[in-house]
Amino acid sequence: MQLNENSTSVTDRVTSQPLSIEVENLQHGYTRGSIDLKIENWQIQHGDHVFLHGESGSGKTTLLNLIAGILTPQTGEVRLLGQTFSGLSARKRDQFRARHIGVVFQQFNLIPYLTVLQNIMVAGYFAKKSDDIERRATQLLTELKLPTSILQQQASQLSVGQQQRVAIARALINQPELLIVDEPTSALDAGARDTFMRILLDICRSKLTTLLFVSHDMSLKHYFSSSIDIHSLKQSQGSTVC
Ligand SMILES: Nc1ncnc2c1ncn2[C@@H]1O[C@H](COP(=O)(O)OP(=O)(O)OP(=O)(O)O)[C@@H](O)[C@H]1O
Repeated sequence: MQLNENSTSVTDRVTSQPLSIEVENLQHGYTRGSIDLKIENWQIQHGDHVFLHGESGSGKTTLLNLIAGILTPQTGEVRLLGQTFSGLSARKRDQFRARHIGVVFQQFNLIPYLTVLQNIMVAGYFAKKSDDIERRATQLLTELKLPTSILQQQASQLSVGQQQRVAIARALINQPELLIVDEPTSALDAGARDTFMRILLDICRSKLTTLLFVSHDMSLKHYFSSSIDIHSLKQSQGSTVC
């Protein structure tokens, strides 16, 4: 299936989106690693907010990397938005990821010597969506409850909580249909974690963005419409369970 590369309205998204994520007969292991990840079938509907949990070392990040196309599965298939993603060339995968998927990594991966705006602009550049980026970045920072003066600040000068929100802004700048977030709250205290989760989920709801959120912290489960343990995912044929 071909994707329309132009940006879509929120109404279009409700009516016309295929499944966000489909995983089929996926298998992946590391040559010298201790896991052998096997998932027969898993689907996430468009607009869902899914909490994927499992203890440290259970393979959560590996699965996210397979879904985001950072790793290629040894066998099986990942389809994103109806597109067979794992079968694309590396260049096409990068293009697709830049336009349709926002990824927030555990360590945020901001470029420390660039300003916040420059960090966000890099994401716009890769997706070839640089128009009007300062205005869009300003709006996102406001939605994320950050002062817009932060745009001119170097990423290395930000607190962990600020870095986390800037990483979300960078991931959302290209209006992706899917946002993947890997364990972003471990450095926050309980109050800051709650504020962050509420802001993140409000933004995803308002933009109808599918959210796949990974953590080992079960206290976050109640924020999500569905949740799944990576172990049951490995064993079952199942779709998302609550
Ligand atoms: N590049 C790699 N090469 C070899 N083994 C790896 C590699 N990356 C991860 N592993 C191993 O695969 C297993 C799963 O790692 P992964 O990072 O996916 O787990 P996780 O559930 O995300 O853990 P955490 O919650 O601690 O981040 C671990 O045993 C890890 O050591």
